[in-house]
Order: sequence, then structure tokens, then C-alpha cells
Amino acid sequence: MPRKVTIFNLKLHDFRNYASVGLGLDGRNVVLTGANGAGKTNLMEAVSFLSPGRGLRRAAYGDVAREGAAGGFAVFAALDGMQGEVEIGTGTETGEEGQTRRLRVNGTPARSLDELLDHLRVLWLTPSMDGLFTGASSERRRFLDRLVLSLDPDHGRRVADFEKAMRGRNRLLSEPRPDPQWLDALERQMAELGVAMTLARRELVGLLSGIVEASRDEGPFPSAAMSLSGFLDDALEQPAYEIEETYAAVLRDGRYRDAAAGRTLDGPHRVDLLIRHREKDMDAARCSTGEQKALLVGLVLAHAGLVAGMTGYAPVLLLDEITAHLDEGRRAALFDRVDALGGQAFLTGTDRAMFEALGDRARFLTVANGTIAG
Ligand SMILES: Nc1ncnc2c1ncn2[C@@H]1O[C@H](COP(=O)(O)OP(=O)(O)OP(=O)(O)O)[C@@H](O)[C@H]1O
Repeated sequence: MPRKVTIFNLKLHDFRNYASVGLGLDGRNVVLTGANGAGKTNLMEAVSFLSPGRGLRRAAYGDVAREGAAGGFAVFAALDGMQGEVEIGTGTETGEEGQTRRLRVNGTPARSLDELLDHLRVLWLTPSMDGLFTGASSERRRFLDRLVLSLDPDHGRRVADFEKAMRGRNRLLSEPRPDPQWLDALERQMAELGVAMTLARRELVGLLSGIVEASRDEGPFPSAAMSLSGFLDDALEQPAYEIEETYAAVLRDGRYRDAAAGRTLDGPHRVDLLIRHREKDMDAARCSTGEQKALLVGLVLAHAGLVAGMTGYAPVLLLDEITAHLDEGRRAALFDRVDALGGQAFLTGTDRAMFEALGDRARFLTVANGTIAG
């Protein structure tokens, strides 16, 4: 059984519609109910800032600070985490480069937001992910990279460095006489990072598929068959250095074509995560809304199980408006699976009755107008 990470105190300051609010928690799951616009998702978003990145809305920091507030926002959490008890403070400051996010761990400034991953992993499922299967491949890539990142903290840097090198190459190719040596160097870097990224993604898909397979008969959530497509699909059985050579050659040979296109046409930035509904043997994009939601829930729960297995600690789960599209049986099964994961989950909805099956496995809170009541 994985160990539990427990957030037992949460404070928000100038965060969206919260001027200042403090919340004591007892380690159980948390159900937040309230009217539309009350601040339920905002509270979840605050918890999502306990992971690197821009949170579950991928918001610009300027939009997160409470309208009318003079400075930035702040989120404080006291938790029993992966390295014991810790106090985390994060928020924005306005400097020369605009709004930047800062992190303090036990009062000491952290060098990087990645330090958050030493203490907890936060995973989420929000209604904005409902279009994952039907939307653009860039959304699925982002989803995939977030899954990888929660297991492999170096992945974010790899992706960012690859994109930087690619932008450099694109810029160089737009010049009338680009320096071939400089191009060689950038392409070598892209090959190294691009192949590392691809192998990390492939490993994640393999591990996740294993978990999905193992939990196939555990309830009403359909299982996803996943594969990657769109980048060196035939070369990936080779050793890593050979794949790098292959990709570097593809880039070299594609210079004229890419210069004409104004962008790099081959690379890990073109990969798609293909998902099929296993039981129906149907492309997820062609499944019903409810089937897609159930497939996504199954995938996120499998990923949470994988993170718990790999780190030894159950992740904090944020499930926003999770009961929409799920029938009663699926809701009860979801709560059982969430509970079996052994972590702390935050769930939101407009109707408290939808969460009745959780019983005393959750603490019920009511959110209204940027205030929270027990
Ligand atoms: N920077 C901000 N400053 C002040 N208020 C904000 C800011 N950003 C968003 N809001 C307000 O927060 C409210 C939305 O809160 P939230 O998304 O948490 O609602 P919710 O309770 O999840 O509602 P729903 O059930 O509709 O999803 C809106 O009224 C919105 O105008």
C-alpha cells in the first residue's frame, strides 16, 4: 500500500475570488460543493500550484491574482509529504521580467519549482480535458508530457530545451545563408533531447498500459489501448544512439523543406497519443461523451496508481466536476477506486447528493462567494 501525502492546512491570499482564506483539513478526501462561480475550481487550482507549472487552468499568473489586489497571489500549505512534514509557500512577484512564481520550502527560497516534486505529486482531471480525444494532437501531447513529468521530473526541462533548440534552428533556417556548423550543433542537440523525450514518453505509455491491463476487470471504467505515432515510428526499436543518428540525418536532409515550410516538420513535437476504447475496439474520438469521460477517468486513475507504485506515495488527486456524465454505478465505483488509491482527493460538484456514496470517507465543505464553510 502506498503511503499517504496529507495536506492539513491550506491558506490562500489574493487568489482569484479569495481575498484571504484558511482551511484546516483532517486527511480525509475533500468534497467542495457550491453554486456556479462560487470558487470551487479556484480552490483546486490553488492546490494545483503545489506542483510545477501554471496550474490546472494553465493560466497566466496575472489572471490568478485577485482582481483589484495590489500585488500577486500566495498559496501556503502545510503537509505531511514524501519527505515528512513541510511548509510550502508559493506565489507571484512582479519583477523586471513580469510576473514570476516563487517557491519557499520551510521558509527557504527554492532554486526551482521542480523541488515541489520532492514533497508531493498533484494530478488532476478537469472538464476542460473532456475534449482530449477529439481535440488537437497538441492537447494530447501536453497531457502525455504531464503524465511523464509526474514520474520523471527531468522531462519538463528536456521538452523546454528541445523546443528552444528547435526555435533556434527554425530562426537560422529563415536566414539567407545559415551557418551549417551552427545548424549541425542545434540538430545534434535536438536529436539527443528529442530521442530522450520520445523514449521517456514510450516508457510511460508502456508502464501505464501495464496498469490499465492489470485493473481491467476492476469496475465499470473501460480500458484504454494507447500508442504513439508520428515520429520515427519504425526506428524506435534501435538503440538510442542509432535513433539519434537517424533523427539527426532526417533533420539534415530536411533543411530545404523545413526552410520553405518555416518550421521543423519532423520531431517529437509532431507525435500523437492514439487512444482506443479496448472493449469496444473503437477509436476514443468516436465514443459517446459518457464513454469518453469514463475512459479518461480510467486513464487518470491508472496513472495515479502508477505514480503511487513508482514513488511509494499516493498522489493528491484533484477531480473537478467529476460526477458530470457519470451514472450512479460509475460514481460509486469511482469513489471506491479513489479511496483504494489511498491518497487525499479533492472533488467538486454543484450537488452534494452526488457524493453521498463517499459517506464519511470525505469531509464535505460548502463554497460560496470566495468563502468556505464546513
Ligand atoms: N483573478 C480573479 N479575481 C477575482 N475573481 C476571479 C478571478 N478569476 C476568476 N474569478 C472569479 O471566480 C469565479 C469562478 O470561480 P470557480 O471557477 O472556482 O467557480 P466554481 O465554483 O468552480 O463554478 P462552476 O460550478 O461554475 O465551475 C468567477 O465568479 C470568476 O469571475
